[in-house]
Amino acid sequence: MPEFVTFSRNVFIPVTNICRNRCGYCTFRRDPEHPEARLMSVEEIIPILKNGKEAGCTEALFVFGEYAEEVPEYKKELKEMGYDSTIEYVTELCELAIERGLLPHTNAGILSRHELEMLKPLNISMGLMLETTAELKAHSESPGKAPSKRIEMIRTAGELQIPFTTGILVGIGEREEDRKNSLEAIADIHREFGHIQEVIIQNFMPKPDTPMADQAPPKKEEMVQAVSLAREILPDDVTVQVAPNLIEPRILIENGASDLGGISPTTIDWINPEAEWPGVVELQEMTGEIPLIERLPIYPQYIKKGWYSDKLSSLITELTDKNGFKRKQQ
Ligand SMILES: O=c1nc2n(C[C@H](O)[C@H](O)[C@H](O)CO)c3cc(O)ccc3cc-2c(=O)[nH]1
Ligand SMILES: C[C@H]1O[C@@H](n2cnc3c(N)ncnc32)[C@H](O)[C@@H]1O
Ligand code: MET
Ligand code: SF4
Repeated sequence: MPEFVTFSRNVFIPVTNICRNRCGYCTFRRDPEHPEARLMSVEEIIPILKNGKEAGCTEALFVFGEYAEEVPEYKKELKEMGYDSTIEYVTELCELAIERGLLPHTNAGILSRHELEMLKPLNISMGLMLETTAELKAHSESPGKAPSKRIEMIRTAGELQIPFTTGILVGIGEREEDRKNSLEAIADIHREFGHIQEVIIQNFMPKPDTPMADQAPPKKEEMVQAVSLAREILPDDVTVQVAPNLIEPRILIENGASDLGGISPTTIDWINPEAEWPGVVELQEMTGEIPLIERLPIYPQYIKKGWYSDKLSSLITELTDKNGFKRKQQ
């Protein structure tokens, strides 16, 4: 049993749902001609940041479809907003978040070394799910889900000393052996670079009107097994995260999970919009006698190592307590 369980408070900003990939399980993505295809403007994003800060959030989670720039309609819209590239826009959004007292965590899918270098000074941590090392039908129309590409980017983030969140998606057609391989790949990368702060063991949630709508979600026992396997394979300084809006976490905590990820008091989970966030009181009920501690989107050991830029240091000082967790508000 862990000594304590952690979570963070974030605002989820789905910057664009235009995406070059077509994952079989995803409802976040929209075709460019779809009426709900969008690229959020600065004017839309600012009030979300403000509300989040007022509600006590510490993290701005920026999520994107992958390389939307490969879609001409999107490129045109971006240009009309005054930006030459997505990455230029993301840096601007990160600045806006920092100015309003929130620490940026960007998950934009695959990014190049140059793009990661641009984002490092403005992000307290970044994320990319490995998903799986197996070649699966779910990813047959998603060039960006090629395991080699994902591994390469996670390694590059390590070379750049970016505190990193990755993970596996469970129940998308992979075998137990594949989960083992995926977790071993993550463990190897961490042993080389030391930057993986957490690994999400995310259960696939079937969504209507997707190619995988009729595929059953993973059974509870499979999730228990995947979490145990993760705890066994990953080095001790890598935390195992599960999503409390997607699965009842207690038994997973008993088997090696000790983080419940970002929950949001003001925004929905745009990837799993049907799954409402539990509140902090509910989280404490889920964890029972185990103390629940609010963390920041950077784990204490990376604060100690100073793996963040000068741009973020005053915010870190403002938000952390002496142990590197979230400072209690007066
Ligand atoms: O609300 C969500 N947050 C998701 N998050 C947010 C995450 O829980 C927190 O941002 C991190 O724990 C950092 O505090 C992700 C972050 C990543 O880097 C990679 C994948 C995810 C996946 C989700 C998700 O499905 N839903
Ligand atoms: C941000 C992360 O969200 C996850 N993701 C995308 N679609 C689903 C789904 N239907 N169920 C669970 N997780 C999903 C993927 O792992 C992606 O990388
Ligand atoms: N599109 C990115 C990926 O799948 C970011 C999260 S999914 C909405 O990696
Ligand atoms: S999961 Fe991410 S990469 Fe896959 S289709 Fe959805 S938005 Fe695109």
